[in-house]
Amino acid sequence: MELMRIVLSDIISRDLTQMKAAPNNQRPRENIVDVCERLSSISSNSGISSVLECINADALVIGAGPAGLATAVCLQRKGVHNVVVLEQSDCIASLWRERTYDRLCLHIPKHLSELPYMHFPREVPKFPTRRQFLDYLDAYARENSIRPHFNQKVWRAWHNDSERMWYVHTVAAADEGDLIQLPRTYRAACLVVASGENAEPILPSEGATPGIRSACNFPGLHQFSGKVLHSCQYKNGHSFRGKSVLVVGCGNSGLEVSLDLADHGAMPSISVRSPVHVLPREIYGISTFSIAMALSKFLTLRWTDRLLLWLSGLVLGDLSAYGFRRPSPGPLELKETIGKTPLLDVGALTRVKDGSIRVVPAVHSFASTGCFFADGNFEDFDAVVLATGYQNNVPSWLKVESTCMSDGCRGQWKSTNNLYFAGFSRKGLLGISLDARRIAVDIQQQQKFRHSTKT
Ligand SMILES: Cc1cc2nc3c(=O)[nH]c(=O)nc-3n(C[C@H](O)[C@H](O)[C@H](O)COP(=O)(O)OP(=O)(O)OC[C@H]3O[C@@H](n4cnc5c(N)ncnc54)[C@H](O)[C@@H]3O)c2cc1C
Ligand SMILES: NC(=O)C1=CN([C@@H]2O[C@H](COP(=O)(O)OP(=O)(O)OC[C@H]3O[C@@H](n4cnc5c(N)ncnc54)[C@H](OP(=O)(O)O)[C@@H]3O)[C@@H](O)[C@H]2O)C=CC1
Ligand SMILES: O=C(O)C(=O)Cc1c[nH]c2ccccc12
Repeated sequence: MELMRIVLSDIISRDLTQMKAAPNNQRPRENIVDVCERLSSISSNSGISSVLECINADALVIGAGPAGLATAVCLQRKGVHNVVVLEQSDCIASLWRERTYDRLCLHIPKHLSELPYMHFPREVPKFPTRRQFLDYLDAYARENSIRPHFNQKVWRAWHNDSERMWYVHTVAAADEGDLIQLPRTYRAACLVVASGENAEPILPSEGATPGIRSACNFPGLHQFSGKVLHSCQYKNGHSFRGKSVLVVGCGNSGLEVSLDLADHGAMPSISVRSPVHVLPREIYGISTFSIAMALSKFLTLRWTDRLLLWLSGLVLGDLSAYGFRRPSPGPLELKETIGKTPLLDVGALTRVKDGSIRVVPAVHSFASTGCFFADGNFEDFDAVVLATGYQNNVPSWLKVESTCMSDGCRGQWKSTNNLYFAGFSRKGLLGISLDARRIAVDIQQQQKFRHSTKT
């Protein structure tokens, strides 16, 4: 084994030397994954789980967003201490810190958005801002001494049935200056997937990639001469003042980005492809989400939806005249079945009604100066914001037979071989807290059982 280790570390160091020699902007990052692939194929053929140092833990948590942090804290409270949180970026909550726009606020009230064992500060408003939520998450990690292993992108996780252990390979997601971190291998009896329902932006592809829900084709987008960005790259409307901007996608991102553009003096048009439920964020001063949760405690989903839509109609009126057709399934039913969140309006509808946000049909294709719509009309635009949503990245690295991840997970929190999912219940932050608590209880029981069978 020692010889193997020397040989393979020589392969790595040669590859890494070549990579180091390459100018930074041409440093082939994918080399490191190729090296890992070679390592893992050699190691698995030779029966050696890893020729690099293998870091052992009782539980591995993939992702240091709210779900990963909440799960790590709950495990700690249940006496499971050797927990390693792996995070691809260099910070906690990278989705909220790096891939959301300035004006974003939680649209679920704070008492239903809190993580286990920690309240928001009293002075924080009902709907915390993005900054306040990040401050809360930073305090949550700090006060619970959760220290993730940063810059560790999980590229492969699999279960060794004979050892009844999970193995996880990571690569450094970014270099630290000139220092290229070696790939790592981690091993634990329990694996918690907390990499997020919204891990990757859905981007248009020239050809549909099988198994990946893309925004389907946008023929001609590469010809469009204006700026194109995804909503995860949008910060605010400063640079779009006076510009005609097409926002593709009528989800909560698309609607609020359009509002932000209008507030910054741009001329936004939002492309609505499918029927969509638009609800007010509050109904007579009570959060719509709170009303939904309260009603669903004693009504069926269908009746809860019917009441929600009736109350929303009282507040918003009929929106079909503005291009918003309602789908036949209700809002909560759609969220539960296909993960489609209803729109919780935070002011955009007023701008639609006064004409400063235009509603346009689905996109057909692009030309150099603008876009053809499904109704055959063409319009010029200065820029395009793709508010086309997100998808989870679990199928790309979790090597299991489970079908649950094929369509973004069906909301289960526990699978086989001590595999758990935190944050895939389609209930947002409220669901995350529920997942974290029950995962911690289950892992604690697993650990007690393993210790009892050893003695
Ligand atoms: C714009 C926007 C607004 C939202 N607003 C709300 C809201 O108001 N209320 C609500 O309840 N929900 C909201 N959500 C849903 C959102 O998913 C949750 O708020 C929350 O971020 C989920 O936490 P999470 O930890 O499950 O996932 P994330 O916050 O996405 O965190 C996952 C973490 O895993 C890391 N990761 C991913 N893949 C890997 C890998 N292979 N290796 C290592 N690390 C990895 C990521 O870098 C990230 O840090 C919003 C989502 C978006 C996009
Ligand atoms: N707290 C807050 O205020 C906010 C919360 N969020 C949350 O973040 C998550 C992600 O939201 P969001 O980013 O809006 O993503 P969503 O998945 O909710 O919406 C994506 C939208 O893009 C549309 N779309 C995709 N491809 C095309 C296309 N080719 N042409 C036209 N439309 C297209 C979809 O339409 P179709 O239905 O036809 O597929 C859908 O309406 C959600 O859970 C949301 O609730 C987001 C923003 C703000
Ligand atoms: O905004 C999100 O992404 C959420 O997941 C919050 C959420 C979960 N379930 C809902 C039902 C109605 C409105 C918002 C949500």
